[in-house]
Amino acid sequence: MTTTDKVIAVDRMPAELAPIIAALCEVGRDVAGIIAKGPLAGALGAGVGENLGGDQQKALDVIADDMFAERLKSTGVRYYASEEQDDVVELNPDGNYALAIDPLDGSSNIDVNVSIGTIFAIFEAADGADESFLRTAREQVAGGYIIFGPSTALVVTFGDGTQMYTLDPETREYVLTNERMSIPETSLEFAINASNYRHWSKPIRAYVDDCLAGDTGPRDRNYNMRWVASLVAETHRILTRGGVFLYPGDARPGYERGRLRMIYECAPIAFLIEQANGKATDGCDAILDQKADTLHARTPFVFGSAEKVDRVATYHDLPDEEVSALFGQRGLFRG
Ligand SMILES: O=P(O)(O)OC[C@H]1O[C@](O)(COP(=O)(O)O)[C@@H](O)[C@@H]1O
Ligand SMILES: [Mg+2]
Ligand SMILES: [Mg+2]
Repeated sequence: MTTTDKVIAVDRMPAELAPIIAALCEVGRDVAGIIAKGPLAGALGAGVGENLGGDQQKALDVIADDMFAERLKSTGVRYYASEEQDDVVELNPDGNYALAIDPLDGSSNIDVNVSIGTIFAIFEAADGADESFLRTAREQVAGGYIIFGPSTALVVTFGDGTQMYTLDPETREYVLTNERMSIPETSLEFAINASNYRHWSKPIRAYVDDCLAGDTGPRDRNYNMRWVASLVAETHRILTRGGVFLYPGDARPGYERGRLRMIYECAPIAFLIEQANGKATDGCDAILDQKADTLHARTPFVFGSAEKVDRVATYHDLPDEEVSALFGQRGLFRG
């Protein structure tokens, strides 16, 4: 049995990618161990700098980035693009793959013992570093995340369904626990950071107004709202029990295209969601049909149950009088 076999059963993934996934799983296991120690591991949530995107870097952001980059050097990853580094780094000049990573997603939750994660997208390496990543998101050969929560799990797709592997803390192996995830259609949950309400566009306000109006509004049923502020945790909930997530663009300076990054956040999550029968858009158009024009480019992001994501898009098509109307007068969706 090779080291790779001990980390994760490899029979379900393309052979060339298996060593990369095994490396991600190994580091994920180590990062999970650090997170589980909480304050015993030091000040993991302490601010240590700022990344190119203007986000504050926490100690664990940098630790996780260093660990992934170091371990991936001995795999087929040629180009490594990280949220925590301004430019692409060449890891293995002989490698055939390009890997983009958000080493630690949900950094604001490090100190409060709430689920966080690592998100990754893998492409075949192109001729140059930037060219390997600035391409249509549908060209990913794998996308996934590792969630560090009450349990640690890898959720991954290679384009044939979305699989979940759960880390068994006793054997230290990732065990297949869901071979084909499918987003339930029936959830009545939506997720959005409602503190930004006043900055949203009219269609987003109208959509949320109608959810909030519950059975007194045009949707005629009551909804529940969730906001963890960890994209990985929100994705895991939606893959498990349905719902919709929105991080739209808004009127705050720098947030015209929302907050989330196309290449290492939205593209891989969109791949997982589509492979689990859901949809992922920028509010209107599929994320997987788009490409970033810079490494750290942002995009508005809406994903979840297909019917809910489609509904968000219809609000963008409504005439201005309709989206501006109080929900009581908004006629198109009643009944
Ligand atoms: O604090 P806000 O604006 O609600 O943003 C929360 C979002 O920001 C993120 O934390 C951004 O990711 P990072 O923690 O990797 O920077 C997402 O996980 C989450 O969905
Ligand atoms: Mg993130
Ligand atoms: Mg991050």
